[in-house]
Amino acid sequence: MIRIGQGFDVHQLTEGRACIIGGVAIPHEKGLLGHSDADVLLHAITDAVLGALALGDIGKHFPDTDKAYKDADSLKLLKQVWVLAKERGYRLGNVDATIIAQQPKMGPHIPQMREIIADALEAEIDCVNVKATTTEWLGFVGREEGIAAQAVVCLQKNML
Ligand SMILES: Nc1ccn([C@@H]2O[C@H](COP(=O)(O)O)[C@@H](O)[C@H]2O)c(=O)n1
Ligand SMILES: C[C@@]1(CO)OP(=O)(O)OP(=O)(O)OC[C@H]1O
Repeated sequence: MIRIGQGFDVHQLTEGRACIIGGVAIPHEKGLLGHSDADVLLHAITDAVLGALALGDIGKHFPDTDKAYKDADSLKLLKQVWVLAKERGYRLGNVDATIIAQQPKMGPHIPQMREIIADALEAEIDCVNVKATTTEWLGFVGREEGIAAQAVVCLQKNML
């Protein structure tokens, strides 16, 4: 059996915050604003896993009104959601994700992001693809006001 999910997230870029994307702290003059660590890529992947499981979204499981998730490590949130997939008998088929950012350059950090995501989803690294694109200076991404990410996840399980 195969289930597909998709996720999309946006966080504002602001001074005085860390720029954590895909579990990697990226050196940059601005960082991402959020209730949690605002890891826009891991949030999109978390939503894609939840979507494949028909279990709602990240805000339903980890409300931004709950102090427990203030400055939360988004990798821990993804790992908690992955437990829900495993409990239902799923393993990762593959994940494909795109970071939409004018700056900073993601390319040098993508190998480490893939390792972190593959570890969280207990999969081989060749099941995890991360891409990046600018918006050619257009829109809020192009003005460097925010960063977006989208992800598609395929989950698989063997049926008797
Ligand atoms: N934040 C980003 C954006 C893009 N890249 C890499 O640059 C390539 C060209 O981007 P365009 O938006 O001009 O198509 C893209 O394919 C990525 O490899 C990046 O590393 N970081
Ligand atoms: C992760 C949560 C919880 O800390 O907060 P944010 O960092 O604001 O992120 P968002 O993408 O709005 O998702 C849901 C939230 O409930």
